[in-house]
Amino acid sequence: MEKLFIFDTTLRDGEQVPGCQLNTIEKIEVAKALEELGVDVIEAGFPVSSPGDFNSVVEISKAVTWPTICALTRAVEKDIEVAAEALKYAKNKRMHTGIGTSDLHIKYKFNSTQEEILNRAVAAVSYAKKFVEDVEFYAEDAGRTNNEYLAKVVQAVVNAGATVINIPDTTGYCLPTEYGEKIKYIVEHVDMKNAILSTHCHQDLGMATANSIMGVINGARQVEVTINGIGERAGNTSLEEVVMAIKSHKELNIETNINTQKIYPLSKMVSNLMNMPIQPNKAIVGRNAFAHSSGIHQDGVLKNLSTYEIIDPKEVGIKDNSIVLTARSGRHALKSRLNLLDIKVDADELSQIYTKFLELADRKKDINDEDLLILCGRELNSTNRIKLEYLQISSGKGMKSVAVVTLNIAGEKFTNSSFGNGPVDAAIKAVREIIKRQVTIQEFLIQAINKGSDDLGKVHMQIEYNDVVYYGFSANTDITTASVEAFIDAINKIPV
Ligand SMILES: CC(=O)SCCNC(=O)CCNC(=O)[C@H](O)C(C)(C)COP(=O)(O)OP(=O)(O)OC[C@H]1O[C@@H](n2cnc3c(N)ncnc32)[C@H](O)[C@@H]1OP(=O)(O)O
Ligand SMILES: CC(C)C(=O)C(=O)O
Repeated sequence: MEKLFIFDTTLRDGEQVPGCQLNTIEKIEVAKALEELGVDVIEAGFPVSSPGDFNSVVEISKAVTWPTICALTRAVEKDIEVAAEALKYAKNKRMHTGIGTSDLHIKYKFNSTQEEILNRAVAAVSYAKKFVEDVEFYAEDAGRTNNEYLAKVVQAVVNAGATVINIPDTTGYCLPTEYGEKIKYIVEHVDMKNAILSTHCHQDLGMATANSIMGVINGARQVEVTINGIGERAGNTSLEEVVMAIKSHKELNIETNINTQKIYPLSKMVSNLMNMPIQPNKAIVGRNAFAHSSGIHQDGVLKNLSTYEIIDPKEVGIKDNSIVLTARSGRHALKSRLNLLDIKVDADELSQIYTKFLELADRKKDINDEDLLILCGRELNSTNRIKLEYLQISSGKGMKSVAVVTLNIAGEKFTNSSFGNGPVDAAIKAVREIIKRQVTIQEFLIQAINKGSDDLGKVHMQIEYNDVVYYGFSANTDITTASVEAFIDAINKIPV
């Protein structure tokens, strides 16, 4: 097996996303998690860009032990000097310098010529080599750079001592075949000495993962990726997609150092810290990536997981696949869930329950265990029936939020009040003090269903209790009510 190096740029390209900026402590938290995940290189920032970014590179260098810490620069001496200073404490360090090589960049960004740009590229690599041994060169907009000129630049920077050559499809323009041929062209026309080629693909046309894999198939031995695919504009190649594609296709004879079971927890961490929700259908880490909601699929999965699952969710750190009961579910899935609830039914009873189930599912979309128990006419376990009866909130600018909550638990009423840093926090705290279970909220997503200030707020909540994950959902025009109900919906699923 040949090794594919994983270069993570969540903290540099990922952090360029508006609203995703992290403070130094948060960046250290992500960097340490990336180290545990097993990435080979962490691009920690662009030190010349601000004192905060400089400081983050310094602190990440101190905190991380074995992955190489990389700092980005332009082909500018000052950038290189500042990056060298920021990398002072890194045990393994790399400088990532480069310049735009496409005609568009040469003409409009630099008002320059191919020859002058080639000289600046070589000068930058030579200057960076004075400070660090490991110098990566990026040919920005290589995706739209003429292959002949690109190969000439690559040869020149390899001769100047570059150890890794990054071929970015900066604008996400290339087709997979085109990008693969570009990498092949360089492999065939450049004496790479000991240097390796790297991919850095963007998602503007949704082809970042395909392009990266084509790069690898054609000879690249490093991929630049981010957790959840975050990054400039439509994003970068996502780490989880490339790693799992490589792992799933053993015939490629390529391996990475990634401990894939850490993927999902890290994806959640990045999403939470960066306030960047993961789209539910995101490959590998989306809420629905391993959820089966239609009857034919559910039937297949219940008979044998491999009918509709190419990856065991546990391999990426997801505790189990989930069968979501919806109006698209069939009798097999319904019966399986009833069995789990210890409800045994014969074929006639199943048909009757199924008819009622479909009526409810058309109205309610997501059918939970409590709904099923009601459909089956079963008495619910008394401590498992928590309902929100009353919620009063005082909140606004310049005042502390306070919530008064009344819960009905198996017919008995409990009232409590609490302060919080906002209305949702106050209300959830008030509920927590009543129910007293030590649950952690792992995901909390509020989305408007349509448009307008009168819209319904849809809330998905994921909580963990005793190492098991439970999902809650609610929708309401009052988002605080929806949030509390989603929390309670999840708690109601915890077996008593
Ligand atoms: C494709 C990528 O993702 S590259 C990384 C993008 N990340 C960032 O830009 C974030 C950090 N950037 C910054 O903080 C700032 O833009 C800085 C500190 C780098 C530069 O700030 P300023 O000096 O004010 O320049 P400004 O950003 O306005 O313009 C960029 C300048 O760099 C030049 N430049 C751009 N890329 C390169 C490069 N790779 N090598 C050399 N010069 C470059 C531009 O031509 C322009 O120069 P000019 O002033 O002679 O026209
Ligand atoms: C700086 C380079 C590697 C980059 O981010 C890009 O070209 O997209």
